[in-house]
Amino acid sequence: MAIPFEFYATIIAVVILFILYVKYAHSYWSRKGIPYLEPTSIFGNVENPIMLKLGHMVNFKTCYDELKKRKEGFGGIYFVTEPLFMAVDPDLIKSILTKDFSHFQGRGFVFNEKHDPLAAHLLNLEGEKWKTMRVKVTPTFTSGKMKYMFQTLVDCGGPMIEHLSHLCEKEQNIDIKEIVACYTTDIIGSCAFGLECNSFKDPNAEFRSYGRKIFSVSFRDKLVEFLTLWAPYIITNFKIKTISDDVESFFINAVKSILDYRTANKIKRNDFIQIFLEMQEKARAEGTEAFTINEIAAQAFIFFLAGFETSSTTMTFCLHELSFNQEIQDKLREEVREIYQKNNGKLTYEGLMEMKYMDEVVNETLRKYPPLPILNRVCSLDYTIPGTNITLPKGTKVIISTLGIQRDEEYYPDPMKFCPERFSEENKASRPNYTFLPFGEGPRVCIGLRFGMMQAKAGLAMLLNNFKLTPGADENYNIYFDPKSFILQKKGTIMLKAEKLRS
Ligand code: HEM
Repeated sequence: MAIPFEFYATIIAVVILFILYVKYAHSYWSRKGIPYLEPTSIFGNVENPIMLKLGHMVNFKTCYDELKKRKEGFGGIYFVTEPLFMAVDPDLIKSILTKDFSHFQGRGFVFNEKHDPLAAHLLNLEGEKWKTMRVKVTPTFTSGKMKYMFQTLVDCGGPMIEHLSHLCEKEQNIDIKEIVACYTTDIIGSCAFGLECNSFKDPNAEFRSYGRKIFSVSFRDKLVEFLTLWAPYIITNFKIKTISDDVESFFINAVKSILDYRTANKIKRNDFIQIFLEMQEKARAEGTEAFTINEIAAQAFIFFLAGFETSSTTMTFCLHELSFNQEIQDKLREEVREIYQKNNGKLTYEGLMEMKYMDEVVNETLRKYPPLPILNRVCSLDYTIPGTNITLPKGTKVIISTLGIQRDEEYYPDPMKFCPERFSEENKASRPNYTFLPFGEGPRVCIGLRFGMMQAKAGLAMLLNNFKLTPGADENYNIYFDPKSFILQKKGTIMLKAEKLRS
């Protein structure tokens, strides 16, 4: 059967209309009179989102480098056809994140709260809902509470040291990423949910399995991420879940049964859930309700999600650098051991806070490898860029390339060199503000900053006190990032050799 002429004509018309649409979409920034980077394909300034080679985080760094080369303090780019405004100048970044926060309160992540209850967490919420939740949750992370949880961290470090001690007797090449992920999963399971996760004894323990599942990006996750950024109306109007059913039911049921068990048995634990429970009891005594079960589950879920992988990648990258930089490793071990000795061979909260070089080493790791390599905001009110007559309309998506800034040689000369001294008090004071943003800044700064730093430093102190680490066979110093991951991660594993040291 001959294919009718109308069929070909329709196809050609659709293709022409599509090309015209993309051309029109890609003229947004020139129509607005804002400096911009010319899109390089129909995917704008990023790669084909399905066949990623470098990953968007690296693509955004390239855009930052190009705008910087052109001496622009900001500029427009395109994520496919979506226009994104990239801030480059640290003063403008300060205005967006802090000074003019009232114009940039949200991140622009979309979800349907009724249909997708676990997604109604602090990272996603906006406006009044975010403000109220942030105020409620802030007491969870005071330094007093951190100090109180410190012993749990040390207790979770014991099985890690024991596991690595056995492993290094038998194996030359050790997957350090998996080991520290088990350590941070055990901590967050214990501190957020009051559960012993036992990831070292049972590698398929539920929390570790869910952790792996959430971070192994499936085709569905990629599609949802793409829709979130590109066609948010599809997510809200077609009620597409950003969190899959099994993850949702696992976390909501876990929280429900923990709450029921504790209320029935009047059990008190030293964890985040306890803090929610106490707020709930106080509110009930005053005749109100502090949180619903779904709200508690959503916050505990984000503590789990934001808490274990960020800290474990920080530790992994740090160990990678230390294994290739033995003199830094030795200097750090010397400090760790000195402070252990001062505290009768124990790791204490006060001792950890005293470790100045540890602070420099971890900060340098977070500089070179920021786990979240971009910050994003959405303009909630029209905004005139300070010192210009350019107005960004409400709804504009704003992006800040932390990876670009923290590898910018104007602020960090020889940026690929791992040099903890960059974070001495003197060197820190010589750099402009808002050029070190691994935890973000302003009212939406990471709420778990202290907790994340504390667990990473405690884990590193315990490892260095016990082991000398060197690169595994075939391990390269230069790292190729996993293009599919939205957290900065090495593609594949990081293999190290560990040698047990005498105490
Ligand atoms: C090394 C560890 C960590 C790093 C590098 C990190 C990084 C970040 C960054 C970059 C943001 C966005 C900030 C912004 O947009 O300005 C963020 C937000 C957040 N982080 Fe972390 N994080 C870490 C650990 C943690 C931990 C341990 C928790 C919880 C237990 C946590 C919970 C959160 C939450 C709830 C938010 C959203 C805050 C809000 O929007 O109000 N993070 N984190």
